[in-house]
Amino acid sequence: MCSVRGGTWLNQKVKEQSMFSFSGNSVEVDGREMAVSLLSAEPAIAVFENVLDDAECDAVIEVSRAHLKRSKIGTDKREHAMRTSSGVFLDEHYSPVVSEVERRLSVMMGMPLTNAEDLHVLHYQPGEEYRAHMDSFTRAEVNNRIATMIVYLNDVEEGGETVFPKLGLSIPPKRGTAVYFEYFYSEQKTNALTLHAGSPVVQGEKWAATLWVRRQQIRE
Ligand SMILES: O=C(O)CCC(=O)C(=O)O
Ligand SMILES: [Fe+2]
Repeated sequence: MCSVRGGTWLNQKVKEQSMFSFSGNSVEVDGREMAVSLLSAEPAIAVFENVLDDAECDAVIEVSRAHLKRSKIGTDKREHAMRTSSGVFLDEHYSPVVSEVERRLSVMMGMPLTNAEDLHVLHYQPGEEYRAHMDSFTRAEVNNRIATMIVYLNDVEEGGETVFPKLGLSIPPKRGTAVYFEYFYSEQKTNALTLHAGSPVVQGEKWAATLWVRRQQIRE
């Protein structure tokens, strides 16, 4: 079942400043030893290594491939130059690997899986990108997103970094590695420093899977 050693996460109910609260440079989740680098304390931004193995990355890519659709943005679901990738939301019943992966990511995030949206897989070809954006919704009254985990499913020959322009951070996509960030604090205002982008892929292709977590329950 779920086990985490080497770190403790605050339950969302007691969260005041950050959901991410552990020290040390590695964590064990379900028997996997993951190196953790904290890139920013507030907003909390951390990179985890060894989150998925190669077979899991390949399996997620393979279940997604046939279902990809051009990505859209906004509540009116428009295609836009802001986001030129393709993507798909994977229902947890797509494959046992999908439920295993999203469960593991939610354990790492210290959040119940019932607060997570379906796992979203993204595919970028050369020249494709996701320009600087916030993951939270601007309408205040909604059950908003509060944290994101992006796991890279392949190595990209060139480009495709996840960048946080306001913090000067650039994370190269590396197979099996994940970046975590959260954007709500006690003042209930989104942390604008988590503005981020998926830089254009220059050579090769990029596959990534994102788990967005909401403040409240969103699935059964
Ligand atoms: O592809 C990336 O590096 C960024 C993806 C992203 O920002 C998202 O899925 O919300
Ligand atoms: Fe994003």
